[in-house]
Amino acid sequence: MTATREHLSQTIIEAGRFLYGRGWSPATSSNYSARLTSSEVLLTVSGKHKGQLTTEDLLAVDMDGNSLEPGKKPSAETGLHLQIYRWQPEVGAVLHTHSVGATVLSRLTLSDSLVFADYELQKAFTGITTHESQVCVPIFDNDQNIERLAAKVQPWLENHSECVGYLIRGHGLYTWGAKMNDVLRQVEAFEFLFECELKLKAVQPR
Ligand SMILES: CSCCC(=O)C(=O)COP(=O)(O)O
Ligand SMILES: [Zn+2]
Repeated sequence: MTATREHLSQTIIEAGRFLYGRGWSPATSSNYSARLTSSEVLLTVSGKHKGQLTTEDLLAVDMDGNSLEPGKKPSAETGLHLQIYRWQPEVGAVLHTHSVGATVLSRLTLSDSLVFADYELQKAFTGITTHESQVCVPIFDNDQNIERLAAKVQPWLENHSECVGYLIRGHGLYTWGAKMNDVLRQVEAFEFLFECELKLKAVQPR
């Protein structure tokens, strides 16, 4: 059954309340989206407080990022969402968050990726069934030019169909999944793992 716009709007609004409540989407940071059809995505309007979203703060865009609702300005990071929907047709929702953990860990990590290994919680990611696995999370340097940033992300996605998320250094996390609940579960798992890594770094600097 195709999810209605009303239902998808509620999932985005509730995601915003949850993520703001956990401190992972402070102030007007972050952006969220859900696939409406094969050619349209429902996305947050730019500059809105994500803990206080209403249906008016959402708009439909086409796959080129054009607003389908005159007067509403799509998120500045629309291109990063659309790139993920174009990459995998089974993706139904994308969340971008700005937690302290993602921000600090991505700045402390000088290499271009983080690798999570031997954590039981890795099994919260779609496709991972054992702690005896490696979850590689690339870190891209931040860029105010979203098209240029998307061009750096694109080759990684093309070569890593198993990828469940990426970090933008000093900025935040992108993760995605078939349903909004899958993506919320992954955000929570990432945040747990970021906190573990930060605690490990504090006691055993590497
Ligand atoms: C105040 S955070 C700066 C912009 C940003 O990184 C973000 O996630 C929110 O941008 P949007 O245009 O989607 O509101
Ligand atoms: Zn952002």
